[in-house]
This record gives sequence, C-alpha cells and structure tokens, in this order.
Amino acid sequence: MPDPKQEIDSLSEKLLAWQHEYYQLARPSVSDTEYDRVFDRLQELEKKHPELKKPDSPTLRVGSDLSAELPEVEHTIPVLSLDKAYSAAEVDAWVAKTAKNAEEELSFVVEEKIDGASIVLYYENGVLARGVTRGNGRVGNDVSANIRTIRSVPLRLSQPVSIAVRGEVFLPLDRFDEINAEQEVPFANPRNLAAGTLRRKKSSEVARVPLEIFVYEGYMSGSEEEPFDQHHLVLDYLLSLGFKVNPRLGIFGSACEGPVFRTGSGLEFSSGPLEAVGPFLERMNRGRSGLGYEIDGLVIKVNELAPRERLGYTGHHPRWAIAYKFESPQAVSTVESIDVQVGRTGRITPVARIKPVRIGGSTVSNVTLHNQQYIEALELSAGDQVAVSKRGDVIPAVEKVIEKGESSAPVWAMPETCPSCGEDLSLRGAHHFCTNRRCPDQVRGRINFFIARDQMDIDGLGPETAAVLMDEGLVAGIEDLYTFETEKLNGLPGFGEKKIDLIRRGIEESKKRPFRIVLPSLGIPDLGQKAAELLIEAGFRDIDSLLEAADNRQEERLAEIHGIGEKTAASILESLRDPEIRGQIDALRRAGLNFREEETETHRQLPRIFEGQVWCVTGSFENFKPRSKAMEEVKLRGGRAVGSITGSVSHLLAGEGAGSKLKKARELGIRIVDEDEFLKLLGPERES
Ligand SMILES: NC(=O)c1ccc[n+]([C@@H]2O[C@H](COP(=O)([O-])OP(=O)(O)OC[C@H]3O[C@@H](n4cnc5c(N)ncnc54)[C@H](O)[C@@H]3O)[C@@H](O)[C@H]2O)c1
Ligand SMILES: [Zn+2]
Repeated sequence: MPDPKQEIDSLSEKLLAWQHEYYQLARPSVSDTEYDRVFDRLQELEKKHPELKKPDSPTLRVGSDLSAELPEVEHTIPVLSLDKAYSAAEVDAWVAKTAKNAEEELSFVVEEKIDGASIVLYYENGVLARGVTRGNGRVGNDVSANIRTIRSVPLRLSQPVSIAVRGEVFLPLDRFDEINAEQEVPFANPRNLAAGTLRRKKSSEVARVPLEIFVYEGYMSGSEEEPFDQHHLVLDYLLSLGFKVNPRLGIFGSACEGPVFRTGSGLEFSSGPLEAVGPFLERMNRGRSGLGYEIDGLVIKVNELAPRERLGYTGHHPRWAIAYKFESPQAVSTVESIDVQVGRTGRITPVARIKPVRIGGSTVSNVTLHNQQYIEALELSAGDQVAVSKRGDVIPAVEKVIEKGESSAPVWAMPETCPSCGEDLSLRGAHHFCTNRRCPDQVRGRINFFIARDQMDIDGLGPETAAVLMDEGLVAGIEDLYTFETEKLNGLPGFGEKKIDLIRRGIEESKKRPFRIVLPSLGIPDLGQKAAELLIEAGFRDIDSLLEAADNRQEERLAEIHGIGEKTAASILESLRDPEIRGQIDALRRAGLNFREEETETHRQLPRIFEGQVWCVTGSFENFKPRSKAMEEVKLRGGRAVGSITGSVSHLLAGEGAGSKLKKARELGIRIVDEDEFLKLLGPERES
C-alpha cells in the first residue's frame, strides 16, 4: 500500500501540471479519461483522509486558464466546472437523490455539453460590455475585442437589460477541417483551436476563424429583479433577447407530460417523467456522431432556480448540476506498420501507422505507442487489427488488439540504433533515447519547436520552410536562423522575393520576444514554459543568474522553488553546463535575443517597491478602470496580484463600494490601502 499522503501529493502535482498543459498551453499530454481517472482517485483519497486534503487541492478549484498576457476582470457570477458521472445509471441515481432531498418538486433540464471554450458575456443596458474567459472561476481574461468578431454574439439585445450570460464558444467541424487543412501544424481538435483563437492578441486574426456560440445560463444583474423561477424560462428569454440557444434539449419531471414541450419563443424540449432521463441520455449519446460540432457529454441541471441556490456550490462545481461524460469514441482499424520517431530531446517514440479511420470528427492515421513497455502490454505487432479511441477527443490511442494479423509476427521490438543518425540507443526509465545532440532528427525537432506558434512564433517560417533551410545546409541549429544568408534562398522553388522578405521580417521580429518566451524555446529538457515562469518569478530574471547557479552547482536553490523538484533542478542545471548549449546561448545572445526579463523601458525604470507583496483588489476606482489596471501597476513593480483574500495576501486595495473582501481582509489583519494612498505609493510613474 502506498502512503496516502505521498499519493495525494503526487496526484495533485500531476493534475496541476496537466491543467497547465491543457488550459494554458492548449497542448494536453494525457487523455481526458486519464485526467478524470486521476482526479477521481484524488477525490476518493481526500474523502478517506480529509486531514490530508490540501487547501489548494485541484479538486477544490476550477482549473485555471488565466493568461498573464491579457487583462484580468473579476466575475460577478459563479463560473465553475461541473461534477461528473460516467454512466446514465449514475445520473439516474443523482437525479433521484436530488429530487428526493428537495423541499419542493423538481424538474430537470438536459443540455448538450459543448466541447469548446467557456465564456461569460456581460451586457449593460442591452449592450455587450465585456466578454470574459472562465479563468480561475473568480477572475477571467477580458477578450471583448475577440468576442465582438463572433457573428452569433449579439452586440445589442432586443431589450435594454443588464445581464450576465454563460456560453460555450466553438468551431463547427466542417470549418475546423477547412482551417486545419491550411495549417502547417494542424490543431489537435476544434476545442484547442477555439480556445487558442479566443486568446489571440490580434482580433483581426480571430475574425478569420468562424467561431460560433451557444449560451446556456443567464443571470440578471444587480438591481434588476430575477423575472423567472425556472431555467427553461431563462433559456426561452435568452432566445428572445437575440442569443443562440442550442435547440437540442430535454426537460423531465412529473409535470412534464411529453413527448414534446414548447416555450413561448419556440424552444422545443423532449420531455417526460423523471424515469425518462436515462433513456434520453442514451439516445443523445447514440446520435452525437451526426452533429456538426463536438460534444463531450450532456449536462443535467435542476430546473427550479430557488432550489438551485439552496443546493449551492463547492469551490469547484455547482451542486445542482452534473455532467454525463461520454466514453471516448472508438473505431476499428489495422496497423500497417510501426515506425519510430526521434524527438527533439532524443526520445524515441514508436508510432503505429494505421489504415486511416474516422473517429470523433477527424481522420486518424498515426497513433503514438509511447514506448516498448506499452507495446508489450498490448502484445502488438504490425498487421494486427486494433481498437483505436480518441481519448478525451484529443490523443488517439490503441486500446487493444482485436485480432492478430495473419503473419503471426512476434511482438514489435525497438531497434538497437537511432534510425536518424545510427547512434546506439540507451534506455532511461521506460524510454529509449538517442544521446547524440547533433542527430539530424533531433536538430530538426529543436528547430521546429523553437519556431512554433506557442514558442518564438516566427512568422513566415513553418516546419516546411525550416526543412528546406536544413536540407540546403543553410541552418544546422537554432542559432543559425539568425545568421544564415537569406539571399541564398533566392531561386529555390517556392521562394520568391516576397516570401524571403516575409521570412526576414519574421526572424527580425522574433528578436523582440521576451526572455520568458526565449528561455523555454531553447528546448532544454525540463525547462518548459511553466518552469521558466517559476524561475523568473523566483528572481532568476536573466540567463546569467541561471548560468551562475549552474556553475556554482546551486541545485538546491532551484529545488527550493515551489513547483520545481530536485530532479528538474538537477536536469536544468546540468544542461546549462553543457558546452554545446552554452555555445548556442552565446550565439543567440550575439544575435540580439532577449536574455533578460523586463525588456521594456518602463519596466526597467520602475522601482520594485512591491517585491514580495501579494495584492488583492476590490471595489471601483476613479483612476483605474477596469480595476485590473491597478493590479497591472502592482505587477510592474514586482508585486503579485491575486483574485481572492487568503492568508498569503499582504495588501488589499479597497475602492468605492468594497464589500465582503474588505471585511475578510480586516478580519485577517491584512493591510488595507485606499486609492489616494495607492497613487502616492506609485509615485509619478504611472503606466496608464
Ligand atoms: N487531458 C488533460 O490533460 C486535461 C487537463 C485538464 C482538464 N481536462 C478535461 O477537462 C475537464 C475539466 O475541465 P473543465 O472544468 O474545463 O470542464 P468540465 O468538463 O468540468 O465542464 C465544465 C464546462 O462545461 C462547459 N459547458 C459546455 N456546455 C455546457 C452546458 N450546456 N451547461 C454548462 N456547462 C457547459 C462549460 O464551459 C463549463 O465550464 C476534465 O474532466 C478533463 O476531461 C483534461
Ligand atoms: Zn540519433
């Protein structure tokens, strides 16, 4: 039996890392099924050992998709995740229990769970004021300019009401296929594309992606009286205001005689008694492959609004709703061959080339097999007929062998040498590695990683162009991108003046990327975006401080940083001592890349008067509108800004109409600062 504390620690750490990959990078490394399994296991352990439950457990909070690059806004309504069930029977039991415990008779509404990006639309007097991402549930990113490009989001409502509306932004499958066909690096699924698009900084780029929206909750704000007592009436009202409401709906309860129930504005619900919920879920599940968009489940919600409030919320989800998550879509195909790929870190990954098959909205022909152990567990060889799933609609996986191939080939085995450079492979943990840093496939991988959209994002330079540069012998490492003679491209097929100029400008432009992008783009093992952020936050604000730590063997200093373990610290510093990596860093530095954070003028000049302090903000301000601007000032001066009052908060900036946060801050003895004092602290060097 593993020690429960250790298991809780390790599961929490895993989930936090996966959340970062999923929400921030839009690049999950595990399937949703795997994520949900670990999440459920953690929940189970915490139930058994409540004393071991951490105050910041991933089960207590919404996974955050907040981006530091976009302004933050506080939500005025609860914006949470959903509790989950994995079978119709589980949902039935939840419906029965919820109905039984209620003080009044309940009905339930069933909606499709659209697999897109969550958004909250705030309208003031009938006009769209703000579009805000879910963020961490309390604070989201303001993406109003992007939201305004979505045609199905009404800019003005049919009535001058102030209302907050929750919805899901998504990309229809046919449009996704069209857009993806043009990409050098295709997106894994429509959800990643939609979520990534919403957080772009140029709304002109957003406007080119035909995003759509379905809305599913509405909250009248402040002074306006809540005119409805049932959810289906809210949906009907949202439709009448001009919103798009998904028409595939169900409503169940003793008063719902069925089979169809219509509202005034023309919404149609399948209806019936409570017992009809289960069969309805099954029917919707069967019908989902014909939809023009992806759903990953159904949401079952209490229809009566007053009982909803009595049921309340956890920090993670409302107690009045549950998501029925579908099993991942599966298909049967044949393994035509098993190849190996050499990654940028030298890791060797076997990949099954399967007969192309359509699963959950896209065609799959390559499936990763991870490593030798994985293949042995499946007892897989080329020629086998296999079940393939798209787990969590993200990563295709071979689930099992259905029938062995005719040739009765032995289970596939890893080659002894690297297919790219011929070096002997070595085994580290479960994976094989090629340890030759000059291995052509590794170099190719590092260059492609460096130029990719979420790294240095070099305009005009995609993997295909990069391949030409390497094949022509112009570039043999990332540092060469900044020194090769672009004229030499002249005359190559596909390289006109215009294209070459575009590449030149893209490369020049990339020199402006901040240190926190440059550092992880180097492709140093264990030094990804998260680690880079942690290091910079912890005071390693330039490359020299890191190189110094490497030379002085200060592994412990790094390991002390919350979120960086001993192993990671050792691995990062070892790489930074590698003469080859050092040479690369020097070359890139000479080329003019940023190896120091705080690159802007204002940044450098501002005194770091808030260093080590944690600020929270509440109320409204004369000089900071929205109030997130005030927190920007804090961050620019080295402070941290958080969305809620906890023990770690050192200062509360309190404006007009401050309420519960102010009270809580007083109770905790947190230093309270008003607008006048804040302005004095900032001094004359205001950003905005
Ligand atoms: N693979 C990974 O690494 C990884 C990491 C993190 C999360 N995840 C996946 O994400 C899930 C948790 O993420 P989450 O909290 O963003 O989503 P969720 O599955 O808990 O669902 C909640 C969301 O559903 C959306 N939604 C769509 N239609 C809706 C409707 N009709 N009514 C209400 N809500 C509706 C809303 O945006 C809401 O925020 C996990 O269960 C897992 O499947 C995967
Ligand atoms: Zn090699």
